[in-house]
Amino acid sequence: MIRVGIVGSTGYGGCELVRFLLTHKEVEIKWVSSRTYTDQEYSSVYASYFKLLDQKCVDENLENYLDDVDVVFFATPQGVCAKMINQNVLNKVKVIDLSADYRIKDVATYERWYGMEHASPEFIKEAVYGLCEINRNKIKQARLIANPGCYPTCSILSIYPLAKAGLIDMDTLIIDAKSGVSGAGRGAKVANLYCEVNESIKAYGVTTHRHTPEIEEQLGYASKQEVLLNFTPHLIPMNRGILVTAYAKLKEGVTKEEIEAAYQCYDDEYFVRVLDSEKIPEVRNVKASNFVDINYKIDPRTKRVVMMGAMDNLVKGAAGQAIQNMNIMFGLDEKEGLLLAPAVL
Ligand SMILES: NC(=O)C1=CN([C@@H]2O[C@H](COP(=O)(O)OP(=O)(O)OC[C@H]3O[C@@H](n4cnc5c(N)ncnc54)[C@H](OP(=O)(O)O)[C@@H]3O)[C@@H](O)[C@H]2O)C=CC1
Ligand SMILES: CC(=O)N[C@@H](CCC(=O)OP(=O)(O)O)C(=O)O
Repeated sequence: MIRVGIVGSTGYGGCELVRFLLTHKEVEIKWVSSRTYTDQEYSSVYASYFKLLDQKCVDENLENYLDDVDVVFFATPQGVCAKMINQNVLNKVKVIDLSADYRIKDVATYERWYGMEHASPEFIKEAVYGLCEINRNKIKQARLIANPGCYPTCSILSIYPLAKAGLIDMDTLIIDAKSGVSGAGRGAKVANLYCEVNESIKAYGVTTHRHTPEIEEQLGYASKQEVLLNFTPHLIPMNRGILVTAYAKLKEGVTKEEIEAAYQCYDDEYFVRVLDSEKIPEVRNVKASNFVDINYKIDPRTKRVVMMGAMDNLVKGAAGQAIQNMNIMFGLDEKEGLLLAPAVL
């Protein structure tokens, strides 16, 4: 059995880790930690877990609990994992960080976009960006995983086949993305109150959202600073789900067959579902599951391609992908613990 500990277990990402890990045949949840609910039963925080996970939350003194586990998930805000890990931690356990602390290779870029000093930049180089479908081989060897952001996961998986095959002009790429409110976490914020988000839709982080450099880095923009991405997220009144609609100009002479062939890179990927021709990705079809639904449409009038993706921000966008990473790291079936079907309602 793989022994698991979860730091930040009482947030939405942590709670989703618990939900999936409880069904995982090879995992034992050894401890869940919390600053706020130390010594309180997990099911007193989330009543849904009554009779499912009745253990008490431990405090956040990680070093006291390292010997009990093989892997630690950090479902904590930006900066926490970077402060809590050190060489001793990494020598003892594998670490999967759901935050952005190790996603961006250039520390100055991280510090600029996140507005904080990085507490352990010495580990950035060895961290593997845990986008399973693309970095599987590196993930197998890793002891520190930077689990990708929710918008980046959906955006990159939707666009990557065409970017990698060089079929689109990257300087024309525009990503329009939408997220449910759980993307902002469980912490109380006025902007996320029911009356602030219900019956409304708004863009936010326009031209400044911190997922922009992450997507740029993974889509290969980093080396050509003159070509940059426009990424605009929107907050929409639903609990969970991400929808990405991305637009780019096709390179001269690119054919429909070349585009089709590029998306075949996902043929053997269980969790990436490239839909049949006219079907449009929809968030409810992936709700609470680890699937990403993807499709594209060529506009012969504008010679642009529209790339579409739908995903659950808390699952493939966070906890599900983190468990998929764990499965790869420990040589398990990648699907283990992740086979919950989408919730239809
Ligand atoms: N929500 C989403 O859709 C996604 C989230 N992420 C990332 O995953 C991480 C967790 O997100 P999410 O679960 O939504 O966030 P939440 O705010 O819901 O939960 C974070 C939890 O971390 C704990 N925590 C807060 N501050 C600290 C601290 N200083 N030290 C230790 N623990 C702390 C809190 O629990 P307690 O007080 O009990 O300790 C809190 O419940 C974040 O980095 C987020 O950016 C990534 C992709 C998608
Ligand atoms: C709706 C909402 O607020 N979403 C969050 C994204 C959450 C997320 O993916 O967090 P990471 O930064 O760890 O990737 C946001 O825009 O900041």
